[in-house]
Amino acid sequence: MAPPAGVGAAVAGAAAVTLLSAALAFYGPPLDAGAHLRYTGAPYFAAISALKAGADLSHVFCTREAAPVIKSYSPELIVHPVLDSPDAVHEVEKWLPRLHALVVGPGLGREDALLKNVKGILEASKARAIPVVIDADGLWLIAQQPTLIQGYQKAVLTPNHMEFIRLSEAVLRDPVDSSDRRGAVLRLSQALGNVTVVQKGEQDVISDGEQVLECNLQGSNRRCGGQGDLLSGFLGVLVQWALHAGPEKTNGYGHIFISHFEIFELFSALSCGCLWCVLPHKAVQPPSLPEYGRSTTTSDMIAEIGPAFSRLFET
Ligand SMILES: NC(=O)C1=CN([C@@H]2O[C@H](COP(=O)(O)OP(=O)(O)OC[C@H]3O[C@@H](n4cnc5c(N)ncnc54)[C@H](O)[C@@H]3O)[C@@H](O)[C@H]2O)[C@@H](O)CC1
Ligand SMILES: Nc1ncnc2c1ncn2[C@@H]1O[C@H](COP(=O)(O)OP(=O)(O)OP(=O)(O)O)[C@@H](O)[C@H]1O
Ligand SMILES: [Mg+2]
Repeated sequence: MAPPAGVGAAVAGAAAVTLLSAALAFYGPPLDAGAHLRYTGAPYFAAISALKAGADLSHVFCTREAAPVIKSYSPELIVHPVLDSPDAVHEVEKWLPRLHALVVGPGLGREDALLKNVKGILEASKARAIPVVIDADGLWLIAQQPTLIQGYQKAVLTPNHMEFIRLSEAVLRDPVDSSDRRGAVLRLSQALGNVTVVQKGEQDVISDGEQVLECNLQGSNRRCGGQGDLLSGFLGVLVQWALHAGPEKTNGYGHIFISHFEIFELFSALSCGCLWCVLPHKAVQPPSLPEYGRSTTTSDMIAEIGPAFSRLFET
């Protein structure tokens, strides 16, 4: 089934942003020195996934040193070597009017200087009501300063197993009850003021603080480095898409999370699960990639995003 015109147009017009990191010498021994060069794959995966999902442009804001590396992976990405510059916040802020969603965290690292810049960029994005997807080291920042995202319902957090524990314990000041994943995700979302939380794992658990849904469709047979990054880039587009669809197309619901599920119904494509995890899942399901099997990597999945999307939405 084809996307309704308005929704399809929103995807076509969406732009996603990925932030990376840098090492700044004058802040003393950095916590995670060199992460910006070690993890150049992560922002690439997120940014290319946004393009494959339908964004017309995908910008990557990264450190000066990381920029040529990331650009060399793909001429399709627009790469800004500004994140470690003294006026990084201003350098990114001037692009915000052109951007529809921000993906923060893949490959960012945890150095104070970088996190400080990202904090400024997040605040500027919130002031413009830009939707943000926060993943990986962006979640490290939120664990240190949960107020940064408190009550911002245009945010989606996508923690993996460890990131969830870290974030949850920082916010709730209680050990996570691992026997009750649904309850744990619900409580974290509520404590953050109904920010959408997508806890990744063999099954993805999603909550907006009111409802909890679980995506347990058969998908990847394992974790492979980078598939979480794909998810965050993809989500950047979908969040914009859901918000653009608006309450008139989402039965009056305001939350991104609910909006997505209403969009699912519009597409008549799914009976359960979440679009953002279904697509990567579908991408690695037979018969799409039977030849890869256990050797499936994130790069193999990228090639399958388009065909998976078509399969999901064909009439
Ligand atoms: N090719 C690349 O450049 C990649 C870079 N990455 C970046 O690497 C940095 C660190 O990310 P990490 O994900 O290592 O974060 P963390 O340093 O918080 O480590 C998470 C840990 O949790 C473990 N874990 C995850 N799911 C688990 C489960 N279900 N059960 C038990 N253990 C589980 C992982 O193996 C990992 O050791 C981030 O900047 C991230 O974006 C990753 O995104 C992977 C790909
Ligand atoms: N044990 C598993 N078996 C099958 N699929 C999994 C498993 N764990 C995660 N996944 C799939 O991988 C997606 C990303 O989750 P994962 O835990 O790998 O995130 P991540 O650690 O952030 O990834 P990345 O390596 O990109 O940082 C999940 O949404 C889910 O679809
Ligand atoms: Mg990750």
